[in-house]
Amino acid sequence: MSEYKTALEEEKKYLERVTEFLEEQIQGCGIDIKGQRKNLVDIRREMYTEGSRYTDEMDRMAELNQYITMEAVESSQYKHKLETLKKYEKMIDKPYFGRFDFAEEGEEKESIYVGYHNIMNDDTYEVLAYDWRAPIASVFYRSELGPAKYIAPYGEIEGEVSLKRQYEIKKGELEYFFDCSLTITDELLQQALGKNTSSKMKNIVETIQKEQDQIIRDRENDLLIVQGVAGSGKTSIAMHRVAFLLYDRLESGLTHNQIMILSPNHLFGEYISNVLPELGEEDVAHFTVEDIFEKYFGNHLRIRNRNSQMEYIIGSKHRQKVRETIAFKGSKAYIELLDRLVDYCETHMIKFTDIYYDKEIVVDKDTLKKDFLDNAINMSIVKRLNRIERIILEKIKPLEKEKRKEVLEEIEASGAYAFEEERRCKEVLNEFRQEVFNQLNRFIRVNIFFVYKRMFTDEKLFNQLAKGLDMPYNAFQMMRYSLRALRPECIPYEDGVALLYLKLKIEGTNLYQGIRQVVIDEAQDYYPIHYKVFGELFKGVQYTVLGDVCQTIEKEASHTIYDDAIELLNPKRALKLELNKSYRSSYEINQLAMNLREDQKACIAIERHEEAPLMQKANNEEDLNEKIVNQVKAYKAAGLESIAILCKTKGEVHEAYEALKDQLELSILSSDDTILEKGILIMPIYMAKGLEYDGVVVYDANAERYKEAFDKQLLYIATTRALHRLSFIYKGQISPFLEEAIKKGSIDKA
Ligand SMILES: Nc1ncnc2c1ncn2[C@@H]1O[C@H](COP(=O)(O)OP(=O)(O)OP(=O)(O)O)[C@@H](O)[C@H]1O
Repeated sequence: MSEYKTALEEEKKYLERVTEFLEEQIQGCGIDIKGQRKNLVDIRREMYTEGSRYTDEMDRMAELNQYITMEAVESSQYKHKLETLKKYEKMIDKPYFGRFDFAEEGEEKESIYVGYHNIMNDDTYEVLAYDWRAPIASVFYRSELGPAKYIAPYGEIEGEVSLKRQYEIKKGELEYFFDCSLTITDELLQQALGKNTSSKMKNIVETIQKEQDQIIRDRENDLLIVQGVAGSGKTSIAMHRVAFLLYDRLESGLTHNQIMILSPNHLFGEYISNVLPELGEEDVAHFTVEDIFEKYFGNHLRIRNRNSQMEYIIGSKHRQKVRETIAFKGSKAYIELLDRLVDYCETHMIKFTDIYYDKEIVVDKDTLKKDFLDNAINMSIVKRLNRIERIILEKIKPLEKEKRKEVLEEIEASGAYAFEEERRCKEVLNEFRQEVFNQLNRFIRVNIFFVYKRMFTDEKLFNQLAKGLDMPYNAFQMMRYSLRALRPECIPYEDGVALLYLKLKIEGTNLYQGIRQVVIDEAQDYYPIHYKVFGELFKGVQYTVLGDVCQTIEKEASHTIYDDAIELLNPKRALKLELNKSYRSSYEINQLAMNLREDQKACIAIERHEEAPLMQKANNEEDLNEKIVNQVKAYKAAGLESIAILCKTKGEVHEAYEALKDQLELSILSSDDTILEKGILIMPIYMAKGLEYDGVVVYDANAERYKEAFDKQLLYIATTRALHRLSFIYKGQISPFLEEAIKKGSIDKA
């Protein structure tokens, strides 16, 4: 028998053993669950009957308390068993996917199998497979044959790897395995990457690459920044990192509701929502900046979402001006301006008045102001005002008491009926109290919108606040120009972020105080002011920030945003890593994409060859639509399942949809609430950011439409959405950026 066959037999036997064990466990779990469910029902029934036996409330409470504790313990065990059962049932098809043989220094060699979850015999403590997140499993992802080490909870373990093996197991059957000397071999990776994509992001546990694993398992840094080219796995890494952090919950105490993912939009949030459940973890909350705004402002102010900002930039005739204004309102100078506005609001905008209780002075305005400004413990403005309100209400209590006597005497003297005295007295006292509230309300409530708007309308104040700050020479004109759009019912996105910052500074917050881990994806889309807002919202948290500076639409590609994040979030330890290998697209698509990138960073493309991107000239509008239909049909015939037709603007999407809808089964994606589905989609490029499709057709990529520097960024984003096929169909001249990119040379291969 060949060496491979002998090993295959052994592996099959091992798989049989593990499968048998899992089957036993599943059976056992099923029996336990039945028993636990019965126990729970019994406890609840007894709780009801026993509870109703007692007439004394205290006795009943004591009895019920016992049952409540029992019920909580039993429910948590029941839930745990159900989860275990679910995990085992999932694993029976594929209990593990990899193995390495590891000899710890001075110890015997051991075969370590790596799978989605731990499989351990609780009686013998034998681990049949390790969870991919276990410390020892890091060797599988990071080490080649030879000396290796990993960090265990009790310190660093050194040893030697003598074998690395990967398995193809389907429905519990071992189809084949292969040994590799390096980290995860190309063979499995190529297989994974060659498949069609799905409407929801999938996990990459079996093929995590060494440099990705380093990010996933990082524990050292409070701020971990990852700059990675499109398709380098940033979002995948972010999700696997969350799963990794949750794995260690006994040690770290971290739970899924202490993690927050900041997504660029809801569509993206939905796209990634399957990964954690697939990895056996509860999904964690996804928020957009717009969601946070709504949490703080409710229905009082409404923010326009980022997609409308994108649309505004792309569609505006004064695009440069709009971009400059947005950049200014997100800048560090603007933050400083807002900080100064807060100071100004504190010292000048709160108009204290003397407070009277029925003509008798309770406290004069100077004393109020002095108390307010005496802020030894750094309380927010609103908290201090609330404190003043409480103090005043305390102060009027003795006055109210006196007044009550006086009023009662007057009512008695007026000869009112005895039963009416109390009611009338209350009415009179309420009037006096209301009068105090009226006086307080003149200065105690801060209208954030009004405070913010002052900067747009009061040039003198603006200049005073702006003194010495590094800002555009025409900053106030920018403010003036954008004043028209500043309406409470639809506030431009950039002003919304500024208002949020102002609110947090003026009111303070502890809404997110339970959060301990924050993941920020598509980090390039944020401005310094966003990071400042995050700093106000989350205290003492760890951040994972992932982005690609070349995928910004509204600003120039620049790495400074990462330095700003470090400066503004001010972590104890920060690390910035770069990922230059792209996994999503075929080599040919990647080549074009890299030639479109603004930064000339060396990028490595996975060598997965497919057809080169197609540039197709159309003679007129009709021909353009016909060529697009043919192209999409050809993609379908070639087996591609998800196809996107990408346009520049929403308006273009609607036009193209109308022209194509009778010939193709098209779904239009033009708002953030749309549900993701497979099939043929048509949408603006900016909405496809972060997502991926088997085939992409860029609608009318001509020189007229894609001619400015930022159009090049749009083309880069469009190009990098495609896994297998890409085509640009255009009327007239092709975009000069595409022409130039085709002419450029090839790129490095992985
Ligand atoms: N190690 C890997 N094994 C298998 N597939 C991978 C791996 N890393 C990334 N991929 C695949 O590459 C594609 C891109 O991944 P992902 O969306 O995480 O990249 P990204 O860097 O966030 O991209 P973008 O910047 O465009 O949003 C996905 O289909 C993902 O499954």
